[in-house]
Amino acid sequence: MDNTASLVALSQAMPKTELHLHIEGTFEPEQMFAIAQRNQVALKYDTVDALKEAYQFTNLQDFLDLYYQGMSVLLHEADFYDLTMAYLEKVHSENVVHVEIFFDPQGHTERGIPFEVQITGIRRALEDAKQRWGMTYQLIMSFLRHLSEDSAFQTLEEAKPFLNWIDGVGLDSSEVGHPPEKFANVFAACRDLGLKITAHAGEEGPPEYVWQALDLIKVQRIDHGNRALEDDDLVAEIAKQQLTLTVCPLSNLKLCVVNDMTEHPIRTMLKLGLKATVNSDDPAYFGGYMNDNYQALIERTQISKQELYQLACNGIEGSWMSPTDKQKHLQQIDTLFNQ
Ligand code: HPA
Ligand SMILES: [Zn+2]
Repeated sequence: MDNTASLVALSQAMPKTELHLHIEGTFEPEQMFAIAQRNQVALKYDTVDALKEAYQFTNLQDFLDLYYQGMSVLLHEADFYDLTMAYLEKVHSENVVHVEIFFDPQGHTERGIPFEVQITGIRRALEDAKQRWGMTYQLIMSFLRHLSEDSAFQTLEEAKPFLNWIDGVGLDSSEVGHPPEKFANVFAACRDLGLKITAHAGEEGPPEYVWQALDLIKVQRIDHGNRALEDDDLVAEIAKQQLTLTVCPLSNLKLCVVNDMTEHPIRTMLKLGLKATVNSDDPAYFGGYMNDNYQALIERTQISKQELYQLACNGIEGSWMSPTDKQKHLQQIDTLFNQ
């Protein structure tokens, strides 16, 4: 095997974590049409192919417009279960051993779907995957940043009966024009409740937004973080705090955050001492799950075996799994890379 093929094989075999995944972004067109039909709701596209053809984005907002349309066919607990289980089956087949998934409660409550319906279906699938395969998980609810902080507070109220099912809180949707400072108070309330904190920052937004995520939201992780590289002091601070970046290569390509995969900054991040990880973001929309993301990096950025090892370990270390599980998976990675 040549080096590229052997690294791809290694990336497929190694135990992986997914730390940046929107469950609504795993909605494959075929499943979307099936659930739409089951629920007797109309989609804007006549066929699966017509929908797939629309997946050509020039920026984040282009994608979000379709993403919110797609999720609007989810009505019942079973819909959320089926969506989540299809994703978990897929990544289980790719040796993903631990998932930390976002859901967007406001994307559903705004349409009249109660918080309880959403979280019950998602959690039931996560629990089934745990029973079946020993897959561990964390569940993260995300606030939609294009909505108000009041709406985020309202969502936090709705979440309160389910807090023992919720591990963390995130911030997603349209970044530019909606800086983290807009949500400083609601994240303070979340921290007081003992929730872990992460936020999308520096995907399209400037380094200033990443500073705000650190200083005002007090994130324990940064989702994306690409534009942090424009500010040396910020890079130094992220390295000092040992914050994990949940980087999403195929997402970055599809949303034109990078022009070409050969220009992806993940190796630069590693060289700068940043704890970059590989994740799939919205795999049904961006053309690939975990293994595809690794394969694209290996084939297009000349990643070394040492860098692949670092990415794998960063994924375990930057996750919110138990210390015992971390040790177990780090040992498995060591064994695999030393064969
Ligand atoms: O990549 C993303 N960025 C911001 N919001 C999102 N919501 C789903 N995916 C994304
Ligand atoms: Zn995301």
